[in-house]
Amino acid sequence: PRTLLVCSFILAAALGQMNFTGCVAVPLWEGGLLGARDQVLRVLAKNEKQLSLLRDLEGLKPQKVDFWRGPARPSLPVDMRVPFSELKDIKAYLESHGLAYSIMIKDIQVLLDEEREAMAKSRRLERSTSSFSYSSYHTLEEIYTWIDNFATEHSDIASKIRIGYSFENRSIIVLKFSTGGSQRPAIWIDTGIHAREWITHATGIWTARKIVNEYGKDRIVTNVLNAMDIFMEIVSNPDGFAFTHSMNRLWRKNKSSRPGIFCIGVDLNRNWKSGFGGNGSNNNPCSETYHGPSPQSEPEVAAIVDFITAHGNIKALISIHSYSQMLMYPYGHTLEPVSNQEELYSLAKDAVQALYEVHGMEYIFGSISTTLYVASGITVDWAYDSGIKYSFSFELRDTGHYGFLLPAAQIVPTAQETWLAIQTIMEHTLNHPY
Ligand SMILES: CC(C)C[C@H](C(=O)O)[C@H](C)S
Ligand SMILES: [Zn+2]
Ligand SMILES: [Zn+2]
Repeated sequence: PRTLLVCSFILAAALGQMNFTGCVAVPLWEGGLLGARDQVLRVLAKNEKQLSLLRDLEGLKPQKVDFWRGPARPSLPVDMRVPFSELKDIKAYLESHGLAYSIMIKDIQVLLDEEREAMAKSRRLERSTSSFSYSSYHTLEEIYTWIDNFATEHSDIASKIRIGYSFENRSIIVLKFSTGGSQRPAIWIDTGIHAREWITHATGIWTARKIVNEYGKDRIVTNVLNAMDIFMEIVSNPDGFAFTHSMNRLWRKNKSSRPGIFCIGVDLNRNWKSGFGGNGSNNNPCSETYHGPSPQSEPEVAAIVDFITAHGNIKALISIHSYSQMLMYPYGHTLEPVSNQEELYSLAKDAVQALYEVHGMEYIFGSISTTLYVASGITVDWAYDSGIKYSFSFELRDTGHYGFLLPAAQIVPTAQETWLAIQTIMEHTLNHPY
C-alpha cells in the first residue's frame, strides 16, 4: 500500500493536479485512456448493521473510501469515491456483506477533464471580453479579483471586510451589503466551508450580484436592505479551495497541520463549540470529519465566531453546502428539537416550496439529526446556541448523479432556485424581529 501511496503522490507532484488514476503510469496527454479510474459507488444499506459496516471504512490510511454522502439512515443512499487501487477490495467487501451497490460515476477523471476543459474555455472568453462569467467555476484568485471589482463597482451598497487569515495565511474576506445605519440587525450567509462543494461558491457569487441588482426593484430585497445588513463569506475555506484547484479536486477540509499528526486538515463543519467532539464527528485526523484538537482551533472558524460575536446583532445564519438537495435546521448534535422547531419547520417548508416552483427541484427538509445524520460541532448548532434563532444549512444540487462535480451549466439554475429559498428566510427574519 505504501508504494501505491508514494506512487500517487509522485504522480500528483509530477503532474500537478492529482490524477485520479491509480498508480498505472498513464500518460496524461493520452487523456489517461489506459487503466481504471476512481469510481463513485452508491450503496443502499438496508439497516443499521450495514451502515456501521460502511462507517468502518472511514478514516483509514491509505484512504479506502471517501464518503461523498456519508452513512445516514437506511433509506438514504451512501455515495463513496473509491480510489482506483481499492476498487477490487471494496467491491469484494460490499459483496461479502450483502451490501447492494451501483456505480454512480464510473470514471471521475472524465468529469474532471470536462470540468477543467470548460473552465479553460470560459477563461479564454472572459479574457477576450474582459467580463466575468456567472455560469462558470473559478479559481480562488479569480474570485478574490471578482470580489474587489464587485465592491468597487457597487460601492454604494457593498463593501469588503477582511475578518482574518487562514492557516496558510490567505485573507478571509466577507462582503457587506448595507444601505446605511449602523449595527443594524443582519443576516449572515456563508458558502464554501467545504472546499470541494464548488457549486456553493458559484451560487454565492451569483447571489451577491442578485442582491445589488434587485435592491430598489424587488420588494423583499429592498425591504430587507432598508432595515438590515447582509454579510456574505463566499470562500470560507480558502486554503482548501485553492487545493481543490491545484492538487485534489475532492478535498473537503482546511489545510491545517500539527506536529506529529500525519494527516492534514480539519473539517470546518465539526470545529464549532456546540456539541464539539460528539457523535457525528471524528477524532481521527485522517477522517474527513475530523473535528480538530479543540473548538474553534481552526482560524477559519475562529474568524467567523469572532466576527459574529463582535457584531452581536446577527438575526439569521445560512450556511450553504452541497450536495443532496436538503434544507435543514438545528440541531445536528442531538435529536432534541430546538425550542422554535415548529417555526423553523414551516419556514423551511415555505422556502423549499418557493425553490421547487423555479425549476421543479425537490428538496427534503427538517432538523439535521433527523433528516440526515447526527453531526457534532457544526456551524448552525453554534449559531443557534449563540441566539441566532433562524439558522439553516442548505445542501444544494444534485442528489447524486454528478455530486460535487456538478456541471457548470447547472450553476445559474441552482442559484436561481436557491435565491427564492434565501429570500423566504430573509423575509421571515425581517417580519419576525427579536
Ligand atoms: C449540517 C451538516 C450535516 C451538513 C453536511 C456535513 O457537514 O456533513 C454538509 C452538507 S457536507
Ligand atoms: Zn459540506
Ligand atoms: Zn456535503
